[in-house]
Amino acid sequence: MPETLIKICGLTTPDAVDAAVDAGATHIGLVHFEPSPRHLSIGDAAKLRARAPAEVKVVLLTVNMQPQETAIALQDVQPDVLQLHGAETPEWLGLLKDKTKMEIWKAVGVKDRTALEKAQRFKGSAHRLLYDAAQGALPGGNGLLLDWRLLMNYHHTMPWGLAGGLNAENVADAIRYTGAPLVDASSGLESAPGVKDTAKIRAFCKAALAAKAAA
Ligand SMILES: O=C(O)c1ccccc1NCC(=O)[C@H](O)[C@H](O)COP(=O)(O)O
Repeated sequence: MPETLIKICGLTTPDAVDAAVDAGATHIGLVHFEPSPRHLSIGDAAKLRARAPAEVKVVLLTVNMQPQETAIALQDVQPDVLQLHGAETPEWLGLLKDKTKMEIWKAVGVKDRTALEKAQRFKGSAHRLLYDAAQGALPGGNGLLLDWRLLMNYHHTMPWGLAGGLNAENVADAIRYTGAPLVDASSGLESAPGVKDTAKIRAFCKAALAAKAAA
């Protein structure tokens, strides 16, 4: 049985990175988007990146970032994965995939079956789709659930992950209902916007790992 991939997103401190790594996260997310309470400068993202052990993949999140700025961010942070959360096109993703040779993920807001079908246009240009809630004040990290029923019995033709409002209390159900190979959580693991709670990180990872073991 393949392992459950666990991404803990929006980490901003060394303690939170250490907690995620110790708890069994396979991916940690660093947000570079100024309006977000989880925003990190490129310099701070690079410092946290350096803290992650080689077996944990570092995901840099950006939103509609310009090519030159993207090149600088990738050079300085050296992430394993670039997660794009805006209106980036399949063409742009394809270019990034070819030029950088790194993993490229596209986050898509899913509000109905049409949105799910439309997301498939990234096949070939993204390595993974991350399905997230469609509404909210920010492009991500809003703590809102998407309708899991849309993903039940859906025939996935590319690697994917589930995000949106996940926490330690609901992640087992999320895995059971959708069969998600990767679960991603951010605001549900916080004590205040942008402030990760290490106990919630540990509880989330424990619940996700237990759900997979029971499957
Ligand atoms: O987390 C943010 O603040 C954020 C800002 C801008 C773009 C993306 C952002 N987060 C992306 C993520 O991958 C989150 O983990 C995902 O949206 C789930 O968030 P949540 O519903 O809070 O668990």
